[in-house]
Amino acid sequence: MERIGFIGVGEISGAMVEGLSDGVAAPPPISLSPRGASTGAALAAKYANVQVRASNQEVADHSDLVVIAVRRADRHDALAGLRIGAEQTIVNVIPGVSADELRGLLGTEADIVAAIPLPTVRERASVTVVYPAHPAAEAFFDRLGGAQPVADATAYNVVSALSSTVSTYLAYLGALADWAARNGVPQEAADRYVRSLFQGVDRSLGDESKPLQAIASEHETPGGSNERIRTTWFDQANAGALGATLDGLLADLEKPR
Ligand SMILES: NC(=O)C1=CN([C@@H]2O[C@H](COP(=O)(O)OP(=O)(O)OC[C@H]3O[C@@H](n4cnc5c(N)ncnc54)[C@H](OP(=O)(O)O)[C@@H]3O)[C@@H](O)[C@H]2O)C=CC1
Repeated sequence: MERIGFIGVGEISGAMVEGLSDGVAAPPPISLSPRGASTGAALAAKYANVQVRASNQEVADHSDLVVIAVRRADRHDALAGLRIGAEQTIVNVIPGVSADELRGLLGTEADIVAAIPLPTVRERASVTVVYPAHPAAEAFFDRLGGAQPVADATAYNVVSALSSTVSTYLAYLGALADWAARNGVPQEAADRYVRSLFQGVDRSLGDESKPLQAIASEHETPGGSNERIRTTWFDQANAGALGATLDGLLADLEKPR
């Protein structure tokens, strides 16, 4: 069975290790880097297929597929001098770090595949975008809910920019609950109401026969209060600012470094 290694054991690697291991009859052997020690120790204690190695090189030496999941600023420290053979596969989840840059850093002939896993890989509940298409990387993410290759680097960067909007969405929900609390609804009740409201709405996203804007229209009565908030708050200026922010992020992701 293909052996998996993780360089950088934080939030997203933890989610991938859980998704690969939790309740799985034949999980792959997994090696973890020593950094991210508390997460690594907890995962190794929980799953018999998971082992923390003494160095990043040991992780590479015990893996057919190596996932690189450190923060962008830590890539030089984590990768300098690391030897990864041509027969191995590298999955890079650091946004804005190109295959060319990684190849230069590692001096490797290995295939390098970029991927955008979401935290819900933990429950094997999300599809992971990969670029370019690659059988081993797709087989890896198939174990975590599915893989979706995209056609070119621009499409990959656009999807990467979209995936960066999640905390804003969640902070928006938090701001709604906080507003309710400021207006006399107990914070706990406000939180519970906002969670249940949007969990219900998010389920309507499952109907892929309807365009997103059509689903939005279904949630609003002409002249009603949903329409009032959308047109007075999420007006052209606000929608334009969102587009401009995404354009800026995309330009940064595409900039050669
Ligand atoms: N969180 C997410 O939802 C997603 C994150 N990503 C990307 O994945 C990467 C990791 O994100 P995330 O898991 O959230 O970040 P975390 O900060 O949670 O984890 C990063 C891990 O890297 C470790 N690390 C730092 N330096 C080294 C090194 N020299 N060698 C080995 N490991 C090292 C850190 O260890 P220590 O704790 O010891 O400092 C830490 O455990 C980022 O580039 C992020 O942009 C991509 C998709 C989704």
